[in-house]
Amino acid sequence: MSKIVLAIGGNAIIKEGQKGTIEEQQQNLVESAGPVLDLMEQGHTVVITHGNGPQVGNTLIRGEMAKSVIPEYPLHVYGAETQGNIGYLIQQIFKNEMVKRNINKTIATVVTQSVVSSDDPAFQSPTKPIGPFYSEEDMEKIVAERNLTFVEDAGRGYRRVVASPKPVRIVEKEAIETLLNNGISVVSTGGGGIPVIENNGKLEGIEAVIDKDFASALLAAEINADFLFILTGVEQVAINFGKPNQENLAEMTVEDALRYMEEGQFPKGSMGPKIEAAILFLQKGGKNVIITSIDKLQDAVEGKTGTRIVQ
Ligand SMILES: Nc1ncnc2c1ncn2[C@@H]1O[C@H](COP(=O)(O)OP(=O)(O)O)[C@@H](O)[C@H]1O
Ligand SMILES: NC(=O)OP(=O)(O)O
Repeated sequence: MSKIVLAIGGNAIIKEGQKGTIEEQQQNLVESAGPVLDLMEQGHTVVITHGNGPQVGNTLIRGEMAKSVIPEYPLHVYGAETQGNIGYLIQQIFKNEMVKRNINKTIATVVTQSVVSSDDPAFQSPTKPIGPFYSEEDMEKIVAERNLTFVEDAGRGYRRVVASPKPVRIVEKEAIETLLNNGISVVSTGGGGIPVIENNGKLEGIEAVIDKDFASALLAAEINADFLFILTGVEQVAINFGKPNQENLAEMTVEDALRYMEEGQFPKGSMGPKIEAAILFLQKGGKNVIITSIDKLQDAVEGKTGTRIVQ
């Protein structure tokens, strides 16, 4: 049986066009639970990591709008809030589905910190899209009033961006491994982990949102996972994505991936980080990394679909 890390995109939990109500997120998670429970039923050890881009941006706005009555919190605390919030939804929905299917397993969320370097150049240039999508007109109104940075996000509208340093260490790695070794399925490293720096040996939260694909790759390598599945909105990675000559790829070497990246085939705010994360996993000794959609997970485990990135 295999140890499998499943990285679920934040945009799978709040889908395009949805506002992000709890009911919407619950429904999306019910849909995601089936294929993951299939793997648990087959005896695989499963770690679920998840994005938090939409949720952490919404939490930030909530804090900003309420600041005349209650204190605002730093972004890393909002990151922690989203781990608790999303972890709770996953635990409850998965447990309910397990009971229905007679799967006798426990699932638990680990609040996870990811160490980043305070010198990471990412602190000087924000790239991570968070929160809702805005029209160009609405975005321009906000920019005229406030010193915020936005980017166009993969043809879906404009989103606010924040710094996204690279994770270098998962603080709670031992806790995660202990749970896994005791047969408990784990939700961890949500939103890439809460960003912290080490200052004279002490951990301190820092204003950023880490890319969950990089953090998932790091976690997967650190716990010696057999498989890393990066689950997103497409069954396969493509070149010429969205164009009449789109070509879906079943396999891609690191060399090809780097060349396609140079050609601009994988945008920075969407597919780019997933490809880089896949490469990171392989560079750290990982063997199997596949990008696919959650509904195709079982087929991808059986090698029938998805895009496998290889050395
Ligand atoms: N070359 C490509 N091949 C496949 N999908 C691509 C490509 N370039 C951009 N995309 C888009 O990127 C999306 C994945 O990025 P995103 O939605 O930001 O990730 P997440 O699932 O982690 O929220 C895909 O669903 C697809 O719409
Ligand atoms: N933190 C993070 O990478 O979230 P998304 O997957 O939602 O962008």
